[in-house]
Amino acid sequence: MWWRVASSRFALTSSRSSSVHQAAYRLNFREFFTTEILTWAKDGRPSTVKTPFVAFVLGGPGSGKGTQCTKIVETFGFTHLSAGDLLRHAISSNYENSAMILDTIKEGKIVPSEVTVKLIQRAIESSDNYKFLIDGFPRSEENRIAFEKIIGAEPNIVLFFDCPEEEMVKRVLSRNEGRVDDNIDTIKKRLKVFAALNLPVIKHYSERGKVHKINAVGTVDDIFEQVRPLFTANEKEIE
Ligand SMILES: Nc1ncnc2c1ncn2[C@@H]1O[C@H](COP(=O)(O)OP(=O)(O)O)[C@@H](O)[C@H]1O
Ligand SMILES: Nc1ccn([C@H]2C[C@H](O)[C@@H](COP(=O)(O)OP(=O)(O)O)O2)c(=O)n1
Ligand SMILES: [Mg+2]
Repeated sequence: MWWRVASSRFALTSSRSSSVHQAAYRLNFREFFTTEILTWAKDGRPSTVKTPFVAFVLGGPGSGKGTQCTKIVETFGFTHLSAGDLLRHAISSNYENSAMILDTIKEGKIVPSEVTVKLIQRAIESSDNYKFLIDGFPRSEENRIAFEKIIGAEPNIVLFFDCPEEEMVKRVLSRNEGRVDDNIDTIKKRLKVFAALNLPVIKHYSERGKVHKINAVGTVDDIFEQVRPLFTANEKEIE
């Protein structure tokens, strides 16, 4: 796996009574993702538990990523980090680069990776959870490489919601969330960008045996019945 055993420095500075989460907070971000966390059981013996669990959630625009993430959160207690939501929040809160982010989203293009990874990094750092759904990311090889470089981690699993283009277009055009990119011109561009930039990422993780392809056509509940076993199968690793 991608984490290392905790350093003795950390072991010595940890309080026996601290919870795993508190212990994790004393590590810096990269250490949190590259370190197996050492804590103490009630009998005073050291034990290693609760390493972060990361699922990347991929699929074309309108394939149902966000909808299924909501169900995974309700059922399995993950923290949902949508890259698109983080970028939209950055725009509405006038975060640095907000004009550039807005233009890029309107154009259906991909925001530079350092901006998006920074937002994801902050969201993870401010969460007290250790299991994360990262939705709509990585959307390009550049995104993927930046995440691995900055965060120092690989996903445990990758979900790929496979949906025909006509269905994705239909869903996006009736999404009704007031998004600047939910129009026919932008969706056409986004579908091209998805094929050119995101499919290679899916191929990359596929070759590493991490991708779970889900047929994204059907009712929300039917689709979730394909998703559920992926998390129950990993329950030991997650918990
Ligand atoms: N299985 C489904 N069948 C029909 N519509 C769906 C389904 N899943 C999601 N939707 C709807 O399609 C739109 C896009 O879904 P969303 O979860 O936002 O997709 P994504 O995050 O992949 O763009 C939303 O309006 C959502 O309510
Ligand atoms: N990794 C990412 C994710 C989203 N973006 C930008 C570009 C995308 O077209 C928009 C919207 O992404 P979002 O994941 O919310 O879109 P969908 O839910 O797939 O419709 O945000 C990005 O630049 N980089
Ligand atoms: Mg979404």
